[in-house]
Amino acid sequence: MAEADRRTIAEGNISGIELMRAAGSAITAEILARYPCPLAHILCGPGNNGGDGYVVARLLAQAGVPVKIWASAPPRESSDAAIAAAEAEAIAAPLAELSVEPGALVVDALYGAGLSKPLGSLEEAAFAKLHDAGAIIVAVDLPSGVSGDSGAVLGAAPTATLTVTFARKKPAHLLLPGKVLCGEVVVADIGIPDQIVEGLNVACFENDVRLWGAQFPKAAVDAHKYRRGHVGVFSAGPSATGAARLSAMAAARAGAGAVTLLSPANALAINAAHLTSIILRRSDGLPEAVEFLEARKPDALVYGPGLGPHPETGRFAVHLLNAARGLVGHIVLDADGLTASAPFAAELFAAAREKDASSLVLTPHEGEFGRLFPAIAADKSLSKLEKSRKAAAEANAIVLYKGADTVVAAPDGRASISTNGTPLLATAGSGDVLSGIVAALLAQKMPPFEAASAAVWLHAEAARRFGPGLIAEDLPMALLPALRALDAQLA
Ligand SMILES: NC(=O)C1=CN([C@@H]2O[C@H](COP(=O)(O)OP(=O)(O)OC[C@H]3O[C@@H](n4cnc5c(N)ncnc54)[C@H](O)[C@@H]3O)[C@@H](O)[C@H]2O)[C@@H](O)CC1
Ligand SMILES: [K+]
Repeated sequence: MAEADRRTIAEGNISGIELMRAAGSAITAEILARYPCPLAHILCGPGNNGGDGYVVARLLAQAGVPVKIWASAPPRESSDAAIAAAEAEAIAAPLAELSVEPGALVVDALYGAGLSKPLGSLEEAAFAKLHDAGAIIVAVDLPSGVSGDSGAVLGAAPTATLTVTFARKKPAHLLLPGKVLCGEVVVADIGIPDQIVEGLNVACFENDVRLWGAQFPKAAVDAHKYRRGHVGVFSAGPSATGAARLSAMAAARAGAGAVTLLSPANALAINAAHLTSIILRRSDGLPEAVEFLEARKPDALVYGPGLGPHPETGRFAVHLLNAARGLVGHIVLDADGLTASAPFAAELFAAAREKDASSLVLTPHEGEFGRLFPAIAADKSLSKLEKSRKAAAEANAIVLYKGADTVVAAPDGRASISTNGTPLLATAGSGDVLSGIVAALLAQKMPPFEAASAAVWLHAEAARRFGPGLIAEDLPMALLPALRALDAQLA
């Protein structure tokens, strides 16, 4: 965003101090609209974030709210922040002497996008006082101490009730732990033109309909079941067939025209007892699987749910990727398919780079990610966003890294971060449903990055609409209201 600010100023649209005044004005409006303010404490740092704080101090005072300013350091000489501090016409007290009454309203304008090193004991002690006082904290741009790019806490950071940021959300507003520390996030328009933000070629997006809606499949009037996409899902043996059926049902509900469950002979009867519209086909090993691929040319496969973390599962994944070359557009590798592939990761990733290879979508949760990408997972300097991107580049695959802040990353560096996740999805089998939705959207010709992002969004949306008591069996059906609402929105 600093670059967006610089370009906005350079193009003569608006000066730095005007941007700062607009930022301060937006924050003040949010505060006055939400909170009764008998008194406000403004914590100001030495940079532009502090400058925004001085503007807020001036505007709140003009609105009749008494203010106290606590500064960690004076503004840099002749900076915009120095102008804003002068305009505030108030004497700042040292942050070390901070004292606030219980339930006080506090504006945190210590550090924002310019945070360059971990916060120290001065800020940590101040945040502890705010915590003890039960203060309502309004953060300017970011809670101070949260790194804008990663959402990580550098040294210390307060827990804000509200964060007001400018022009666009940053990764820190979406990734844990930053996402939680921000509280509610409001994005204020301070006059940075959209063309300038878009011209920055930003590759990280909030995962919402604007990102992938244009590519979301619409059923054609002349739709034929196989033209709506054919998904194949591999089932485990008789003791673990449920996971694949969840995936298959989800693929069907997410719009695949046909879904085939590939079942070992000894599990055919049990699968048959639970299936009606899903096609059942015997597949006891690679030759039978290849026969299916050659005969039916499915558009997408799901491999992994319920299969067991044995080495044979991993070896089969590599063979499948090689055998599917030129026959199958996409393979979603999930669950045990990921864990079991870990010893064969190099072969798997090499196969994904072969000419005509199926596009690969990997859907790990944290444990599976660590097994498949141990070096990347162990690098503590990397955020979840950076880890996902590195993994996508290494595997030449879409990496859908699950969690409360699910990231979808593409080998070309694009990434989306989920903001509609819900703890309701922390239920056994919910991941199997997600892999089925991804496969269905891929089979309907949605490009892989958009398909994976849309699947993450739909999965969460379905769970939210369903509400408490949700189990994985409910999810395929719970997709319907979410799909209906999406359809109306995209119409
Ligand atoms: N024109 C602009 O550039 C605009 C910027 N805005 C605000 O400007 C902020 C970014 O401003 P800056 O780039 O000045 O950055 P900050 O104000 O976040 O911090 C920079 C200052 O803090 C010091 N600093 C950084 N980390 C520190 C640490 N851990 N301990 C002690 N000192 C530390 C730096 O040396 C520098 O003096 C945004 O977050 C936003 O609030 C808004 O006013 C909108 C317009
Ligand atoms: K801040």
